[in-house]
Amino acid sequence: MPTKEQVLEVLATVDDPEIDKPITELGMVEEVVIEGSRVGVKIKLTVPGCPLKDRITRDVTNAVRQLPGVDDVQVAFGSMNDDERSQLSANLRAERGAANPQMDIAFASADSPTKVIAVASGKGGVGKSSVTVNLAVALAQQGHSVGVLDADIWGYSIPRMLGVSGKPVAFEGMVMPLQAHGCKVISIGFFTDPDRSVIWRGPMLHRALQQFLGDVHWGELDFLLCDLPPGTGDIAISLAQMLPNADMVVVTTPQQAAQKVALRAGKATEQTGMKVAGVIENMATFTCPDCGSTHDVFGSGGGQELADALDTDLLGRIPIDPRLREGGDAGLPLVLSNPDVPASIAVKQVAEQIASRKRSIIGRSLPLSVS
Ligand SMILES: Nc1ncnc2c1ncn2[C@@H]1O[C@H](COP(=O)(O)OP(=O)(O)OP(=O)(O)O)[C@@H](O)[C@H]1O
Repeated sequence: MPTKEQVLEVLATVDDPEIDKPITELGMVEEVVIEGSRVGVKIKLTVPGCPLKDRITRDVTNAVRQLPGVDDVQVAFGSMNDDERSQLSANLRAERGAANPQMDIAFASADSPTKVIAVASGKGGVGKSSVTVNLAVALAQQGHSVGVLDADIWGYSIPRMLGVSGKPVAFEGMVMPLQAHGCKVISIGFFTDPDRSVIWRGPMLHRALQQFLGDVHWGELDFLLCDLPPGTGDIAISLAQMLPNADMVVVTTPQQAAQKVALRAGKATEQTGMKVAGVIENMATFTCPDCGSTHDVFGSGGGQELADALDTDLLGRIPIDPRLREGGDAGLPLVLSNPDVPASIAVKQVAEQIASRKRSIIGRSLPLSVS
């Protein structure tokens, strides 16, 4: 017969799927009852009717079943009371080091381990959102913890492209992001009626972004990818103000006209203080699947020209691939559905470059001297 300590020990290996921390640490294990080979566990959910009940039941059952002498595991649920929820929320905020819980953005602190990457473009339709989701999933596949913030408030498309929908759970002013293909995701699309347009202007956009950055429990992220709206509008300025350490990656098509507009988006960083970390050329050469001939449908060379003009690197050239669009429409990014095609390989190489740059600054001593 297992002991209560043994049961608690295995329960410590079960994470709450939304908060990403052991249920024992979060105070979610209310009761453990052992009767011979039968073990009953009562879990206190953060909010009643939590949509992830089934997942928690499965994870708790699998963990406790591993113990020798256990034949049957019963999982029951209750929910935290207001005091317990407030305490949990205060603990989570304190952990993030938020001095002013309502306004503080942990990513903004100089010692934040998270690299924030704003994905920008000059004009719409160049594939900025497609690049964001594929890059996010590629980084997650490479073992990084990744968040995706859909900052394209008016024209959000990240939920569809990642195949995720639903209402995020909120408690005590904290919002739990949804999960898709190994990434945590927040989009205005989770909070609005899909058939109604969002017509917010500057201050509302600023506030929405502030909440997405400050009130969402992102946990410990290696990367937060922010899909910006096209152009150089209010959101890009707000993001730069809130996250002065963020880097910008500019997506362009190879054609001159797109590259010129993208240059303006990239140059705007000179005024906002963000750094341009590189350029990604999307919709580069198309290779005919039947005859193998190649076509520069949108011209060529724009990505390199833009990188030169912004004095940064061309991180990659992603070819046109109709399966990338199909994957976006189906909620299954190309790097997952067709990981070995040239467009996926190009995205994965960009992800590796971005990750290796992050590694290169970790542990590097700062150029400070004592005088
Ligand atoms: N490399 C590619 N090959 C084929 N289709 C692509 C590629 N990149 C993007 N697309 C398709 O082009 C269309 C526009 O892409 P996407 O929505 O990602 O652009 P965007 O720049 O984010 O647009 P907006 O700023 O207007 O939201 C989509 O239908 C997408 O599936």
